[in-house]
Amino acid sequence: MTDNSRRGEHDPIRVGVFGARGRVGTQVVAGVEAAADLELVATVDVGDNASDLAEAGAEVVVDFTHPDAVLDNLRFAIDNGIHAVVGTTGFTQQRLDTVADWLRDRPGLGVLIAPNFALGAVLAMRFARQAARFYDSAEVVELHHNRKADAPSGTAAHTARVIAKARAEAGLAPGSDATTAELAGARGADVEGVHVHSVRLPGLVAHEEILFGGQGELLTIRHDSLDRTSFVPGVLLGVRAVLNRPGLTVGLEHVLDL
Ligand SMILES: NC(=O)C1=CN([C@@H]2O[C@H](COP(=O)(O)OP(=O)(O)OC[C@H]3O[C@@H](n4cnc5c(N)ncnc54)[C@H](OP(=O)(O)O)[C@@H]3O)[C@@H](O)[C@H]2O)C=CC1
Ligand SMILES: O=C(O)C1=N[C@H](C(=O)O)C[C@H](O)C1
Repeated sequence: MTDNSRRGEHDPIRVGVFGARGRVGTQVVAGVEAAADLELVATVDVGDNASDLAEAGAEVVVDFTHPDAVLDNLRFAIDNGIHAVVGTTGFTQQRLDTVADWLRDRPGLGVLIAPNFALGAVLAMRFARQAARFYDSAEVVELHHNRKADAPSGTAAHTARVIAKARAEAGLAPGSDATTAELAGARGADVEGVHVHSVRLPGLVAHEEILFGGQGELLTIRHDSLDRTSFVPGVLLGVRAVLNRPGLTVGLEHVLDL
């Protein structure tokens, strides 16, 4: 296990990256290398050995891998006393509970999991929460590159849950919908009563529209990640913050004090 407690106040934070050769991992590696207060000490991708991270003395590991891989990576990090910042999707409530359980035995250790590290996407979700109680209906459309493994996106699923919760707290029933005949999937996925539609096309990066409909008006909140550097500032904020956030934090909004 790594002893992270010996770093001096002005020493750089020692960072490792899981998924370092992936689309986002590549940008995270570049971002860490460019930050004066961070030091990239190890990178791990398929075929590499996770133990490199512990041997290099990583204090924080960033994970952008695959929903099938991320829990094993987190188990490794927690077992080795390494804080984690996770962008990989696929976190159901059950998976989050598992991670929280693992952390209970490791006081002082922090894990930050965020469905989206782009600052605008975090703000869009917050604006959606504010808007939700004022409209009869809401639907989410997410648009991504065609190499994406999961649908709907983690961000869209999270956005839908945020809207559903805000509507329920305001005592609103699900939005009215007269559809009685439909081709399977035509109305999208139902996430806690909020319909989510997924588009996959080459040329897209990561985009989300949150649509609210009310009497004679529409509100559309849209966010576009135009390239994957958009995720890097949020990831680096997370790396700096997680050292002082023991336990499980879900969502970058907590780090931003939104
Ligand atoms: N929260 C956020 O802000 C964002 C989240 N994401 C999410 O991040 C994840 C990765 O996205 P993206 O970078 O586009 O995907 P990529 O497929 O481009 O990158 C993932 C990388 O991780 C590697 N990998 C897979 N399994 C392991 C493992 N066990 N250990 C180490 N490396 C592994 C892959 O190798 P190989 O290709 O050989 O399988 C690949 O190089 C997805 O879940 C995506 O939805 C993406 C963007 C932003
Ligand atoms: O796979 C992606 O690309 C992205 N994944 C995350 C998600 O599923 O929400 C974040 C962002 O949308 C990009």
